[in-house]
Order: sequence, then structure tokens, then C-alpha cells
Amino acid sequence: MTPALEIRGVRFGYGDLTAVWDVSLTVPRETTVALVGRNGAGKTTLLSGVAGLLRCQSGSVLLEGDDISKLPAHTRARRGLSFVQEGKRILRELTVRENLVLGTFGRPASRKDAKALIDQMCTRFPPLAEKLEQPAGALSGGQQQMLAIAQALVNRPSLLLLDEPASGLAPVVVDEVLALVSELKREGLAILIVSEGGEELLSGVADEVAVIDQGHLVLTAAAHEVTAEDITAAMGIGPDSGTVPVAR
Ligand SMILES: Nc1ncnc2c1ncn2[C@@H]1O[C@H](COP(=O)(O)OP(=O)(O)OP(=O)(O)O)[C@@H](O)[C@H]1O
Repeated sequence: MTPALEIRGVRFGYGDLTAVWDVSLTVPRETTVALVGRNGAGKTTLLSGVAGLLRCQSGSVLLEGDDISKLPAHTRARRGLSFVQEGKRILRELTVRENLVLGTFGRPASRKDAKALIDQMCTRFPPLAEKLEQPAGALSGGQQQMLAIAQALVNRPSLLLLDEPASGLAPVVVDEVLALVSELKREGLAILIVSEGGEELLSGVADEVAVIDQGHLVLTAAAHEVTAEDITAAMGIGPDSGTVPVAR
């Protein structure tokens, strides 16, 4: 079956700086792939490039078999790619409802369909339903992350890119976010989730793991076939480095 996402030998960077070198990675349908790596390894750059926020210096990106490498970000969104950027990219001054409505603009929906999609999110995320007419900035950190994910879901994606969705959240909220990721996977979504640590592995959310270091993909494996030590070693984190290792 054609994979949800196929990344073939891509390079992405900023001006003269190349931050991701010749990376190839596949995300099969209904599969969650965790992309892990140290600070500055190139995780966000790779996701931003796949989403179309950075120009492809070389290589190609295929969404459900179609080459989207040259398409602008908004067209990729319309094709079913949703990107939740790190740091809760919601509009704090707008209400929760308005943020959700914005999410429906990626793939044009009739007013009736857009309303149905927002109703679905209210059922899925009761705390958002309760605060639908309040400014998004009034939500807790965890609820803002839920809103960011809900905003991505109303785009009816076939591929969801999640950049460190658990970052800065209380442990109980991290568990909620990871439970949601598992649920979305069960519902058939393909997910590429970035993590600096190993939360996704810990909770068994990821089916596959890809490790990136200094812009190079250094390990890809089925999650059940690698140990925490394999991953830590691939990340270039030694036992004496002082960096918290990936836990399992
Ligand atoms: N806007 C930018 N302009 C120039 N260089 C950048 C920019 N963003 C990132 N970089 C550089 O690109 C490299 C990869 O950064 P990137 O943010 O992709 O890493 P990361 O693995 O996501 O790290 P983190 O976990 O800290 O977010 C780093 O050397 C970083 O300094």
C-alpha cells in the first residue's frame, strides 16, 4: 500500500546552512513514527520542510504517493497534511471556536460541514466545548495543546505532524496527549511525532522510531526491536554526558 508519507533524500536548511542532510524516512498508513534526537539535531527542521515551510534543497516528499515537494504549505494542508508546531500555535486573542473555524480553512468545507467538524471536536475534547466562546489564551497549557491538535484535526488530515506535543506540560497532561495520539492512530491516522526524550516509546505509542543526529538519520527501527540504550547511543548521548537518557 502506498505509504502516507515518503521522504526521499531531502535536504532542508536556512540560507547557506543545511540542517537536515539526505534524510529518507517512510511513515506507513495507520502508523506512528517517533522522530527523536538531541537539541538542535534537526527534528523541527525536518517537520517544517515536510510541511512546506522550508524549501526542499534536494530530494522529494511524497504524500500518499504524490510528490508535494514543490507545493506551498497551504496546498499541502489542503491535500491532508496537518502540522502542529511546537509551542501551541493558537491565536490567544481569538475564542476557542474561532481558532477551530480557522482550522477548517485549510481544506475548504461548507459552513454545515465546518460546524459538524467543530461539534465533533467539542465531543472529543469536552474542556474545549465548555470554553468555546472564551479567548483561547484563557485555556490551561494542556488545553491549549488540545486546541492546537483539534485545530489540526478539523483539517481532516491523512498525515499529522506533531512537534514535541508534550513539551512543557505537566506529566498528567503528557499522558492525556499521548493517549490521544494512540487513539488517533487507532482511528487510522498516520503520525510523525517529534520528541526530544522518549515519552512516546515509554507509553508504547510509537510503532517505529527514527533517530536523527546532527541532521543525519542514524537509526530507524520498529519500536519493539530497539532498546532505550540503542536509541540513546544513536542520539550520541553517552552515559556520562549529563543528558537525560531515553527511558522505556
Ligand atoms: N530559523 C533558523 N535559522 C537558522 N538556523 C536555524 C533555524 N532554526 C534552526 N536552526 C538550526 O538548525 C539546526 C537544527 O535545528 P532544529 O530546530 O531543527 O533542531 P531540533 O532537533 O528540532 O531541536 P530542538 O529540540 O531544540 O527543537 C540547529 O543547528 C539550529 O541552530
